[in-house]
Amino acid sequence: MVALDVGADGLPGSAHVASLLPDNPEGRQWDVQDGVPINRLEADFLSFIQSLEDEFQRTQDAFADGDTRERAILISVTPGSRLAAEGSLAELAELADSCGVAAADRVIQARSRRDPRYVLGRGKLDEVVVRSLQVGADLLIFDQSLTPGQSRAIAERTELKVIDRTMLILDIFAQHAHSREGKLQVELAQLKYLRPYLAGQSTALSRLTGGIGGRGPGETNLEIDRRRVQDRITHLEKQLRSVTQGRHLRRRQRQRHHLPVLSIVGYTNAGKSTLLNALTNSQVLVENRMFATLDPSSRRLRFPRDLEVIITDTVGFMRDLPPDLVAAFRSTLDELHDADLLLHVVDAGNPYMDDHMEAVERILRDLDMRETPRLVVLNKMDLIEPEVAANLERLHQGVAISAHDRRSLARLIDHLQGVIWEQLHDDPRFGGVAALAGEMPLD
Ligand SMILES: Nc1nc2c(ncn2[C@@H]2O[C@H](COP(=O)(O)OP(=O)(O)OP(=O)(O)O)[C@@H](O)[C@H]2O)c(=O)[nH]1
Ligand SMILES: [Mg+2]
Repeated sequence: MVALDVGADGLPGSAHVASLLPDNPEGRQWDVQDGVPINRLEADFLSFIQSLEDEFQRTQDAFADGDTRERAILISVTPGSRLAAEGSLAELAELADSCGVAAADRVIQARSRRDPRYVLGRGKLDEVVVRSLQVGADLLIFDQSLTPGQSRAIAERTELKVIDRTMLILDIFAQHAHSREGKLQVELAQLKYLRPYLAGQSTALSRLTGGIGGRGPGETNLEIDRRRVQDRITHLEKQLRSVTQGRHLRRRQRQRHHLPVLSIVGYTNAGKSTLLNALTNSQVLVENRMFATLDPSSRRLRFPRDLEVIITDTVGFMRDLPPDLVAAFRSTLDELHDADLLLHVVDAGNPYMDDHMEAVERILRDLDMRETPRLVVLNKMDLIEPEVAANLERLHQGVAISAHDRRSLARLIDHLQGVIWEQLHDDPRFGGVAALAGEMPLD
C-alpha cells in the first residue's frame, strides 16, 4: 500500500509505503517506509509484488517442511491463565493431528471478555490473517465454542475457514466411525450441532464446514437445507433405535452367560485398546490418535485360576465433550452400566494426567456410575521413573503397567482376580464364579 502526500499546490510530496513481510525470525508482520521522496519510489511495482509473492511461497514451503497436510492456526481467547491455555491448545493440536490437520501456529489472547462479534480483538484478528499468509494456513481452529454468528463474522473478515473444538471433535468421529451404528450416531450429532448454522447462505456454510468438517458420513447432508434437517434427524433417530435393539439383544445374550463384566474406560489415547489386546490376544485397532476406537468390543478373558469374565473396550473420554455427541453415543455408553468393575486406564506419562482422571470421573458421574467399583490402571509406566510409578500406585490405590509389555500385566491379572473374587463371590448372579474359581484362596 502506498500513501502519497499532496502539497497545497497539488503536487505530490513524499510517499509512505507499507508491505507485508514473509515469515521472519523477528516475528515482524509488515514493513513501513515513511517519507520516501517520490523520485526514489520503486518504479516497477508489478515485479516487486511478484517477488514478494514468490518469497511468501518459498517461506511457506520452508515452514511446511514437506508436510503436505492442511495447516491451521489454533486460537484460544481466555480469561484464565496462559499456562492453562497452552495446555488446552496442546490438546487441540493433538485433536487436529488426529483429524489430519497440522497446527502451524498457536495464538493465545488473554481477555476478560470476548469480543462479541469476533471473539478475538480486531487488531489481533488482523494479525492472525497476516500470520495465516506467512505460514500458509487456510483454517482457524478456536479452542472455545463459537456461535454461528461469530463463526460467520470471522470467516467473512478473514476469508479463512473457521471451526471450533466441537466441530473438530465431530469431524474426527466422522472420520473414525466404521460401524453402521457409529456412523448414524456421528451424523446425528453433526446435524444437531450444525442445525443453527444452516440458517446462513450456503457459501458461508461451506466455508465453515467444507474442507475438514464434512468429510464424514454427514458430508452430503450438510448441504441439505434447513427445512429437511429436522426430517433427517428424525429419520436417523428412528434408524438408530432399530440398530440399538440388535445391540440390546446381544447384550441380553451376554448376560445369560452370567459372567462378570469388566469395562475398560479412560481418557482417549490412554491405551485402552492396547490393554484389551494384550490381555486377550486380540487385534482391536490401536493408534496414536485420539478417538481411534468408537465402537465397543467385547472379549472373553480367562484368568489363570479358571475364572472367566467378559472384558469390554469402548470409546474414550475427553473433557468438554460436545453434549450432542454424548447424547448420540448414549446407547454405546449405556453399556457401561453392565460393568461389575471399571478398569480406569490412565496414561501415567501424560503431564495432564490429573485433569484427565478428573474428566473421566466427571463423565462417569454424569452417566450415573458413581457406585460402580473401579480400579485405576496406571498405563505407560515405561515412560516414567519406577519411583514415580510406585508413588502413583499408592496415591490412587492402582496398579502400574505397560500395556506394551506383557510381563508387566501379571500383577494386574493377579490383582484383578483378587478384586473380582472379593466383590463377586457373594453375588447370587454369579453362582458360576465361585464354582469356576474353586481354587481361589479366600484371603
Ligand atoms: N509408551 C507406551 N505407549 C503405549 C502403551 N500402551 C499404549 N500405548 C500407545 O498409546 C497409543 C494409544 O493406544 P490405544 O490403545 O489406541 O489407546 P486408546 O485408549 O484405545 O485410545 P482411543 O481408542 O483413541 O480412545 C498407541 O500409540 C499405543 O501404542 C504403553 O504401555 N507404553
Ligand atoms: Mg481405543
